[in-house]
Amino acid sequence: MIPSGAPIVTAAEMRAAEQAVFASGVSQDSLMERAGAAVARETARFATGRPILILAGPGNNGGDSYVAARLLQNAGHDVSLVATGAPAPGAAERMHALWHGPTSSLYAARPRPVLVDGLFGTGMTRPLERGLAAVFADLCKQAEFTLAIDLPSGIHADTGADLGAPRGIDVTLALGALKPGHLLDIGLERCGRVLLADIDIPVHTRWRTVTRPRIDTPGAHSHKYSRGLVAVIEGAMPGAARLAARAAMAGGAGYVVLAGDRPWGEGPDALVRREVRTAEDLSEFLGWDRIDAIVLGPGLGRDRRAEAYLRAAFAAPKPLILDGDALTLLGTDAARWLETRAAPTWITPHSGEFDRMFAGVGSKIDRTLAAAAEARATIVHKGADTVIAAPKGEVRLLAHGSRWLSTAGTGDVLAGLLAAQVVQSGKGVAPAEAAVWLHARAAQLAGPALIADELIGHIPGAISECL
Ligand SMILES: NC(=O)C1=CN([C@@H]2O[C@H](COP(=O)(O)OP(=O)(O)OC[C@H]3O[C@@H](n4cnc5c(N)ncnc54)[C@H](O)[C@@H]3O)[C@@H](O)[C@H]2O)[C@@H](O)CC1
Ligand SMILES: Nc1ncnc2c1ncn2[C@@H]1O[C@H](COP(=O)(O)OP(=O)(O)O)[C@@H](O)[C@H]1O
Ligand SMILES: [K+]
Repeated sequence: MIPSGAPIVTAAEMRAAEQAVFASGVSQDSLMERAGAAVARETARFATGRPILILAGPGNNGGDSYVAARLLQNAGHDVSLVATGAPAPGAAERMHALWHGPTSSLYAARPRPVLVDGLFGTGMTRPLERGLAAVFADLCKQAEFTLAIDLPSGIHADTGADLGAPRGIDVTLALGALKPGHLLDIGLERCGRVLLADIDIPVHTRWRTVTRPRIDTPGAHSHKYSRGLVAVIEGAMPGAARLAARAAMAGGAGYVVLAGDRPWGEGPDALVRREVRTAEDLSEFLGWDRIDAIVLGPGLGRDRRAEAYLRAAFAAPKPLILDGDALTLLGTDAARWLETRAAPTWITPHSGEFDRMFAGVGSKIDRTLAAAAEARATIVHKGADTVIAAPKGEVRLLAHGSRWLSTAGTGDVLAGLLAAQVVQSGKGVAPAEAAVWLHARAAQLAGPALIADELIGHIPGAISECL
């Protein structure tokens, strides 16, 4: 289970943090002993006496393997080791010299019930050689339990990109801190369970996993307006706006208004309707000073009226949450438009919408951060590997999403939930982090085969865990 609020560092930041530890007087060997001891401890816990095969690569990830192999053997485990090349000069070479157990080459390796992957960690920069990847994948397949040291070999530490990583890793033991590769892209599905080993390397970063928010029970003097008024704008597909409006209510907003021109169907009766037929109507409505946040985009459509609604919402000096069609309408002009807003803006694109708005290179974190800075907006870049980024460099990564969220309308729910957090907890990353946490937790509570309507019903349950 990935700890919430855990720091996330790039490979370069991790190396810098290690250098600072060395500069403080800790030797490279003793840091490697710490890392190897953590690997040995976790491996022993899961091996429960079964024979262990350890793969050691040429770098420091291999160095950790040699330490773990020695400690496990000393503790009475049946350990054999595969070395894929001569260890690099330095600590890895010295740890290799201390290993006196059975060693074979990769191509002569026999599968064993427990496999430890110490081929490559944060030094992984290019795809695994094909022959090596095939043997590694086969050893994983035949093992009953596989643990990866720091990262699965074949996952890029900074991007989570697939460089030939096998399927079937059960546990990845992140050393010192999480890396983006544990949470992004293919890395998210290939790491198995991620455990974090504290090996006493201080890291300083503004990147963390999403944390459970603390939510206050309304005070004695609270009233519907003090708890925040959310205005949701309806468009061509009214169901989407209704989902957002209902999610804003369930998310704790004091008052939710659905503005549009559709006939009113079934409840909820607590949802207030406001008739809006034209952009002029909308501008007049958005001038109401009780409004604390506006949601525009779910089911908006992309016709001329939708464009006019977008302009009206942009002109309103209120916190604005833009989703769905509003983002598609912004298109490649998104940054230019967004950076003109004086009031805070949050946008919640999925990857398709994001790619239509922003160019950019690098990992999902790099691209989302660059877009946030350019657009001067907080971005919730959705997906299994949801990334939240703010203009000043704050980043949050979701570590407990539910795959069952991949169904229509759950993004509309997130937009409404975000508006409810905006009116209650203010600026920047905090409301986005709270909304993403609650959304993911509600999905877990809703369980398999959830539909967006039912997800809303579990938001209060998720909130009750935050009081
Ligand atoms: N410096 C230390 O004492 C510590 C290091 N640690 C371990 O050290 C790891 C990082 O070690 P390194 O920087 O030596 O890097 P790795 O051991 O991850 O990789 C070794 C070298 O392999 C080469 N390489 C990359 N991709 C390759 C490929 N596809 N095929 C063949 N060779 C390839 C690279 O030149 C790289 O430097 C961490 O992941 C962690 O396991 C941690 O235990 C903390 C302590
Ligand atoms: N495979 C997945 N695993 C976890 N969460 C997912 C996955 N696919 C989508 N989600 C989440 O589900 C929601 C879908 O939003 P979106 O794509 O906007 O759908 P819609 O527009 O139909 O509401 C987002 O919160 C997203 O992060
Ligand atoms: K590894």
